[in-house]
Amino acid sequence: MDNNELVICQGLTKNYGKKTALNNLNLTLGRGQFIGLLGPNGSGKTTTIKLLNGLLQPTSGSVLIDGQAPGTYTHSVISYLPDKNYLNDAMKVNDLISFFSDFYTDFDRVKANDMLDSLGIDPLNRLKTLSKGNQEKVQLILTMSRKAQLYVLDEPIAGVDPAARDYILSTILSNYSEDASVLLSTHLIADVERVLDEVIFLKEDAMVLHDTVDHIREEHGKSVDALFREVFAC
Ligand SMILES: Nc1ncnc2c1ncn2[C@@H]1O[C@H](COP(=O)(O)OP(=O)(O)OP(=O)(O)O)[C@@H](O)[C@H]1O
Repeated sequence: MDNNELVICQGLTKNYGKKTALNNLNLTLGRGQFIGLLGPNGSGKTTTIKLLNGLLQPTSGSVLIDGQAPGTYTHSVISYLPDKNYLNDAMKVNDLISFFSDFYTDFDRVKANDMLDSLGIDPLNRLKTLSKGNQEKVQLILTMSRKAQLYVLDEPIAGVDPAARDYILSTILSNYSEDASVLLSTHLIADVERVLDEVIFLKEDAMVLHDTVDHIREEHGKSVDALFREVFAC
C-alpha cells in the first residue's frame, strides 16, 4: 500500500434488506485533502460515512483506513461528527470539553477553548440552552480539536448562518494538520467549494464522479455547484 493512501474502499456495498444504499464503491483518498462528499437526498452519503467509521458492516467489499479495517485503531485516527447530536445536551460546554479531553488523548483543550472564544460561545452554557447553529458549532469544535488523521463530518454546517459559515470553514481549514484529510458531506456546495480540493458525486447508490475541483473547473468551465445542478437536475 502507498503510504499516501489514507482511505481505500474496494467494491464497498451496503444493502438494507432489498434496498441498495451503496453499490460497489471503489474509492481512494489521499492525505492532506479536503474532500466534499456530495449527492442528493438518499444517495448514500451517510451510509458511506458510517461504513468508514465501522458503524455499519458492509454487505460486501472492504474499507481500509491507514491500512486497517475499521476497529480500535481506526477509531483512534478518525474524528467523526455525526449528522445528529449524540452528546448529552444537559452538559455544560466546558464539561463536554473535559469529557473529550479525558476520552481522547489527541484532544487539544486550548485549541477548543480558543475556537469557542472566537465564536463568542460561553463555555458555561449547557448545550441544550444554545441555539441550533451554536450547538452545531460546539460539536464541530469538539471534533476538530482532536489531532486526527481523518476528519469525517456529516452535514456540519447546515444550521449555521451564512455569515458564520465562512468563518467556520476557515477555522476548519486552519486547525488541522497538513497531512490530515477532511471528508465532509453537505448540500451547501456553493459555500464550501472554495475550500475543497476534491469532490465525490454520489447518484442514487453509486459514485459518478471523483475529481479535483481544479480539474472540474478546467474541464467543464463551471463551478462544482453548477455542475452538480446539471448532473442532478430533476
Ligand atoms: N436503516 C435503514 N434502513 C433502510 N433503509 C435505509 C436505512 N438507512 C438508510 N436507508 C436508505 O438508504 C439510502 C441512502 O441513505 P443515506 O442516509 O445514506 O443517504 P444520504 O445521501 O445521506 O441522504 P441525505 O442527503 O438525505 O442525508 C436511502 O434510500 C435511505 O432511505
